[in-house]
Amino acid sequence: MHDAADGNAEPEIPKEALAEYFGASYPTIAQFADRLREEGELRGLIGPREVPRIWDRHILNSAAVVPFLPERGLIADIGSGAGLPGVVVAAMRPDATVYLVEPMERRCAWLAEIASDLALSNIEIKRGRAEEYHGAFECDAVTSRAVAALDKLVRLSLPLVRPGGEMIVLKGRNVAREIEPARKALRRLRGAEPEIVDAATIPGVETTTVVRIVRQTGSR
Ligand SMILES: C[S@@+](CC[C@H](N)C(=O)[O-])C[C@H]1O[C@@H](n2cnc3c(N)ncnc32)[C@H](O)[C@@H]1O
Repeated sequence: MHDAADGNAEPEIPKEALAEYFGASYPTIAQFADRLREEGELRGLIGPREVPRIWDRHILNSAAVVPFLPERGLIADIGSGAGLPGVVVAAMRPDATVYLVEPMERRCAWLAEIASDLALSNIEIKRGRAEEYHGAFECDAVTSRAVAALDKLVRLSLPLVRPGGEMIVLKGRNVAREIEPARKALRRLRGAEPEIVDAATIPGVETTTVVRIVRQTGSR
């Protein structure tokens, strides 16, 4: 499917395949994709090269975290930016509450607009840096994508995860080399051994690396 000569065109993913994959959430997700395509570059949310690649590089890449998330409960997406993966998660997990944690005012305004226009009433926007919310709430799962190296992400995310919950990170293929530098923070914050998963979505669309780190219960 990735056969575009310049490597930057949208692979042709049949609408039917998308509709089948996303099920009931497809109309909402398609609206989100349209809004990102129409306004994303103008509003400084995505680069111009990303505009033709909204589905495979952004929406489906984000959707790869969803099978690892609980159906209900509290999920936080830190550094949501344009709403990736947070908005996709909220659409696909309608029975969960999804906090979008984002420090930039302009991005929070976009996220609020999208949540309202797409009638995603399970979204709550938390403006600020993740570390400002340490001690304020604990979630069943904390997601992130393109926010920081794993060491920093562990320090930002694990304090927001309840014991027994997990942080779930979308990463590049070379994430294994980020694990050693994160060991000290993992020990201090009771993070279990990271599990690296090759997560697939629609057949023919590139797989995504997902890192799962459970916050262990009890004291060390
Ligand atoms: C490169 S963007 C990625 C946005 C989105 N997750 C995506 O994949 O398109 C990184 C985002 O993380 C946010 N960010 C940076 N430091 C943060 C922190 N300490 N806590 C929460 N968000 C942070 C930035 O404002 C920015 O929106």
